[in-house]
Amino acid sequence: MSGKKLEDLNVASTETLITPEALKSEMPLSDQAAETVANSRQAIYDIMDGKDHRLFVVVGPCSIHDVDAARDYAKRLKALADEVSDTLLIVMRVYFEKPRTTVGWKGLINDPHLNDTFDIEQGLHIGRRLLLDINEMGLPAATEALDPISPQYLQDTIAWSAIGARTTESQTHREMSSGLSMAIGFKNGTDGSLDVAVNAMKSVSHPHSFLGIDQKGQVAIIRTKGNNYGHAVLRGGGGKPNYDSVSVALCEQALEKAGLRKSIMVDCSHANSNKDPGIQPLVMQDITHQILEGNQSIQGLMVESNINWGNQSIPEKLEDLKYGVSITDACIDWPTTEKAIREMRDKLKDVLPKRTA
Ligand SMILES: O=C[C@H](O)[C@H](O)COP(=O)(O)O
Ligand SMILES: C=C(OP(=O)(O)O)C(=O)O
Repeated sequence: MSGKKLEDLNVASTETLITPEALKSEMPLSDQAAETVANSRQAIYDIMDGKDHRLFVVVGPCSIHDVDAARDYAKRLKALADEVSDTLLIVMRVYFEKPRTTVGWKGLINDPHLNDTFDIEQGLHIGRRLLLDINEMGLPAATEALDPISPQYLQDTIAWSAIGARTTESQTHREMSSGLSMAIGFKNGTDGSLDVAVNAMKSVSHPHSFLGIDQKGQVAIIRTKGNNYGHAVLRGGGGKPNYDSVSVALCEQALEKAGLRKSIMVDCSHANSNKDPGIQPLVMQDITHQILEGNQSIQGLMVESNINWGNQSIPEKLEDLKYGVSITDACIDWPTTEKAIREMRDKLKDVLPKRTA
């Protein structure tokens, strides 16, 4: 046997993490929170199956970095969700894992103290606590499933998941999605390509066997049954939006040709707003108009919204962070969010019930 070290040459250290089972026994899901998760997952399935006439709207911060501000946001959103619930099923964006184009802060789980200490164990605790609290308020939560291990710690709290534009083509993410317990939206690629989302939907509807961890943290072969509630998310790309009626019709055609359900979500942010938050309400108005004109396939919407407008860089002194302002993509503020959601509800309340009548 050679004495030459040939592995872990670029690994600085490893640390054993709490197991999913132990985290859940420290922080169990209450009956009330479990009911929120189960009912909202079913409501999203019903929307996708055409049994519930509403649109589901995933709205909230681009990323969560301050859990007090997130709770403040959730309280406001819960009141709005109740007000519009006859027409819109509101789900809060509770995004803890951020895919980066190159480098940058990767979210609350990865670096909860925002200072490159990467206290992932603490990140999982803080994240799970917040998700439990939001669900206990009766507000469902949505997240991006980026890390293939973290769903074992958190997926029991999630009503809807996204696979992001940078990972829709990844086999690892497709395998994971085939076993997740909720509807999953696949973003089109960052270059605007729809094929990757269509192929992802085909892939996840099949069973897969792959490497993962079980609830005891033991490396395991995960064998999945397949997830029939994959859908496309149009987020624009390649410098162009794709929420317009022609792009939506082309997406419908591609889904039909692939033998997939014609379930489309429009992400009003990202390349659909050229990352300018002020454009998001215009996209919402356009989608409302398309539905008034007879569109049947748009079933969901995504909006990046926070308490206050815009975004900020992480300051050197964390006490200089502005309250309720995104530290990733720019968001619309709360008054704009309320106005845009209320307008959408008022315009669609008599029309949506006729879609599935
Ligand atoms: O939604 C957030 C961002 O668009 C995504 O995480 C990529 O961010 P970046 O291009 O700033 O790294
Ligand atoms: C990263 C995101 O989006 P996308 O994958 O579309 O860039 C997001 O929704 O936070």
